[in-house]
Amino acid sequence: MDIIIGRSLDDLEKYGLKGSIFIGKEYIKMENALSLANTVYLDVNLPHLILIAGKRGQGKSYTLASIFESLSDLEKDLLNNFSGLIFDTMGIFWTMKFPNYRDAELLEKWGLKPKSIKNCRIIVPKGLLDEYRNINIPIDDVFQLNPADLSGIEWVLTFNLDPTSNIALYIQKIIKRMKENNNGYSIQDIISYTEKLDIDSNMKNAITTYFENADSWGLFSEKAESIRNLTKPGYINILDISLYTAITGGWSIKNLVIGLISKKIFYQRLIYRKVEELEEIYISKELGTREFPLIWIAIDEAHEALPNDSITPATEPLIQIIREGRQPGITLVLATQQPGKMHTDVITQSDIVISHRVTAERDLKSLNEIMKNFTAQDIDIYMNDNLPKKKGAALILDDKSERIYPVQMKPRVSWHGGSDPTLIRKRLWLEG
Ligand SMILES: Nc1ncnc2c1ncn2[C@@H]1O[C@H](COP(=O)(O)OP(=O)(O)OP(=O)(O)O)[C@@H](O)[C@H]1O
Repeated sequence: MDIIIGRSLDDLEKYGLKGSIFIGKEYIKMENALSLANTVYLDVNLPHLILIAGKRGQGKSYTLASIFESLSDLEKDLLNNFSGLIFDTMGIFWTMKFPNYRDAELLEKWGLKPKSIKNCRIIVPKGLLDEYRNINIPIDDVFQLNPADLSGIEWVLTFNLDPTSNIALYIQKIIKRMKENNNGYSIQDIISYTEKLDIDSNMKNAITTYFENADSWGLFSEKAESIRNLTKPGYINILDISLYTAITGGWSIKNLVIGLISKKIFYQRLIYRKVEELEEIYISKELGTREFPLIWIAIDEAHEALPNDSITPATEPLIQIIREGRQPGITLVLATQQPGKMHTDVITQSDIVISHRVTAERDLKSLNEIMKNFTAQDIDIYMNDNLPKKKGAALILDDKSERIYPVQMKPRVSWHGGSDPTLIRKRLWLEG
């Protein structure tokens, strides 16, 4: 029997398999042997909060990409109303553009074929375009952020400053004045304004240095376009921000990008949800393509954006989506090696958890927190009993059915960009 994770029995009767994607196969135990049986699908009709956990190398980036591959293959009428946005903090998802010849044999066993994902777009920060071109990855578009969209506190968090320090208080005051006195402004405008202030010269230098640094990130322009460019319907939009890893405070910059864009998406969807509801009320109106698509946002290494012991520029926008994103129709897929480090809201609010193997005490503890809603057994004991020690094997905890499913996640049809580099360089898959 087919399993659809995240779908109620009512919806199963109404829609059958429509609006679901293939994600794997269930393990069943017979006479102490594990074998693959039922096909496992994931509901994509409703918004969800999905947590993908697993220690290094167990397959969480692979699973995340595999889910988005299946999303890219939705039927046309659903695809036109959908947009995927992956914040690629590690620079590993651009390989979706290439077929996974490496796993051709495995794919064949699953009735699948290596395939490139035609409807995915790689988008990079405009100011880093040359750097990305130098490493030869295929690029479809560029993006920028508008400095006037940032609040004082967002700048402070991005610069990793203590919000109660003198410099942080000055920066917040400056941004407040900039907003009061201007419709839009560039980073250079912030610097010019600061230079004219009658304040201690050391403080002035420190502030202008922070903003000069920000200007060098190639991220900001007062002419930045709207986020529509990042939420193209029918596409998996991959925002590669991995090159910030090389800059000091790189995670703060990445988190700023995640936070600002997520916030904008949330407000756009709130507005368009009202438009859609009006369309649904007036039965004379045709329910065509949405003006702004339903969005699936994915973040790998999500404990960096949403940690449980500090605030980042992404914290507030992501918490808002976690708590209120259902209504405007935003799904969040968060992958992490360290669920024990994630903000507790993720642990308490996730309606679907895909857990590959974890071993660290703290991570087991937070997953057990979720497990206790399903069974009295500990997650590691349950895993040892019901899952083989194989990459891509995971327990799926489904809040809708209140059940746990041991699953082998499907292999990827497009090339996996996050695999470990080996010292022996050989295309073993060509040697048959
Ligand atoms: N469902 C799967 N089917 C087949 N192989 C898989 C599957 N999932 C993962 N693998 C294999 O496991 C390897 C590691 O997966 P992946 O890179 O996603 O690990 P990870 O948990 O994200 O690790 P890291 O934390 O280091 O990023 C992949 O290169 C792939 O070979």
